[in-house]
Amino acid sequence: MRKQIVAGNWKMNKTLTEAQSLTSEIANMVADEAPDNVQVIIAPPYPFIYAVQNLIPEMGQILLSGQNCHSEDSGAFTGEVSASMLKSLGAQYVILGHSERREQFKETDQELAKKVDAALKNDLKVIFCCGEPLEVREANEQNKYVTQQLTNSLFHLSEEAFKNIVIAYEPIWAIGTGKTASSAQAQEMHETIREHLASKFGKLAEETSILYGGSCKPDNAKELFSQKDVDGGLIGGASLKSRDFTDIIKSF
Ligand SMILES: O=C(CO)COP(=O)(O)O
Repeated sequence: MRKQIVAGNWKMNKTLTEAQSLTSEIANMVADEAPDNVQVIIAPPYPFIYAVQNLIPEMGQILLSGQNCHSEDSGAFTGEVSASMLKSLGAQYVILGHSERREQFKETDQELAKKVDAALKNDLKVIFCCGEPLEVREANEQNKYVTQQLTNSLFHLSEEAFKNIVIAYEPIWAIGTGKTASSAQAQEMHETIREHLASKFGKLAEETSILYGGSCKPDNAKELFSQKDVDGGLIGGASLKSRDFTDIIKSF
């Protein structure tokens, strides 16, 4: 049985006190309302990870994630944060390869492969993002584009290492735009991703959680999550509101 996951990517939002309030609200709502079998993950900005850690219950239904990390453990990289630092703050996951990192910070597939290695070496699980821009979708080249991203950054891993990878498919044209991929478009791509992963990692692909991201909201989550190969969501805007985020968690 694949793990069902709803992860909230807070991006560069909130002050410390706002982050603490949001975490407490989510913790209370999840305790009261969320189905036990859904793994909830929140990814606050780096400076808040440690401060919100003691606001989530120890049972582990809510886990913490970084939004990025550097590929080196330490050194002269002003402004950067390493996987070992995230681990020491209490994070269990890190998001890598988000399209905002790829586009704005020019992260390449090759660099992401190194970041994946750094995260796994430090016992972090990885939420690895992939997804095509609008012009690629319009040219109907999305399957080739996304599978190539996966090959380039993940196919060097051993099967043992790959067990720690969660995939997030985030079509760039759907992120923060209010445009969602239709459930059929999401299912088609998730199936393509799973088949591609199976070509390298065999049966493990059946165990890999593949999340959908891109304008996932309370009113479309149920339809998206009901698709055979959609195992949850990576949520941006709606993860900043405890009510919306919890309603998405309840959509399985
Ligand atoms: O980028 C996303 C999550 O990582 C999706 O963002 P939105 O849910 O705001 O579209």
